[in-house]
Amino acid sequence: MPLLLKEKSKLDEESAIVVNNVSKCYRIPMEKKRTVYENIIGMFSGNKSYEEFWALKDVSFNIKRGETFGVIGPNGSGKSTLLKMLAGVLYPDSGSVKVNGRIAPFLELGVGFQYELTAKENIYLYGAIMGLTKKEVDRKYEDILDFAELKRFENMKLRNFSSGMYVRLAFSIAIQTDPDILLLDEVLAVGDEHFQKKCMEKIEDIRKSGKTIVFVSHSLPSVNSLCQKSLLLNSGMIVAMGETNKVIQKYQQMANQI
Ligand SMILES: Nc1ncnc2c1ncn2[C@@H]1O[C@H](COP(=O)(O)OP(=O)(O)OP(=O)(O)O)[C@@H](O)[C@H]1O
Repeated sequence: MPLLLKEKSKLDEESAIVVNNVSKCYRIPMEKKRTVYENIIGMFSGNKSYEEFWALKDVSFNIKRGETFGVIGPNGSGKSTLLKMLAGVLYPDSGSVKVNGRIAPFLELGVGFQYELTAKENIYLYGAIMGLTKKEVDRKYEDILDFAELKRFENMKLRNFSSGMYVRLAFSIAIQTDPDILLLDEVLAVGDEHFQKKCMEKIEDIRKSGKTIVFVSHSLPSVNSLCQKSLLLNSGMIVAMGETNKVIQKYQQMANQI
């Protein structure tokens, strides 16, 4: 879960995020080998070919300050790629992403944390990356551990955390750093029911406080209850965008056609 500090860009005051004609291409290694011999030789030859895969194609949208914006779509449609681009973890091959304000991404599991460091060390590390002073992290430290319910484990290395503990810590850090924009990718996917409920309540509080939230989820009821506007991705392209209930309807129609 990398936490990045973004410079204020020259956007109109109303906009939190402006994405213009963004495309992202991944290079996928292609090796057509039929025999064990060819496979073994291939390991050493370095003679690889690549296929281009466009994870996002010409995506444009605008998120206003204070909006809670949903991103939905089937597996592999490009949602996480888009969020990583908003976070500055990935760069588009073409187009532009502009972000107005301090952004705290809560990205997919495994992104950003240092497994060989303890929970405590990771909290201080990310506080620093978010531009907080040590004193500020000191002040927030107990709240982070309290919300995550991980006080007992503060000195444990992250490599010994369960995926649920990891998510709780990541989410707790993201919200306690008081960002202008919160990026949430599948925050509800791993935590247990108790923590999911707590997360939803917290997200609702943050929404009410006027912060901008980008919420990626497969939970359509959660997207519906939180987000005024949403966008539906399919094969890296925007299929629908606008009022969340209409976008969800479109998604359901699309799923029924498959
Ligand atoms: N580093 C990478 N290299 C190659 N292909 C990638 C890479 N990261 C993602 N992809 C591909 O890009 C496509 C979009 O992936 P992405 O993770 O953005 O989808 P998603 O909508 O978030 O999916 P899910 O709902 O399963 O989380 C997928 O086909 C994925 O395999």
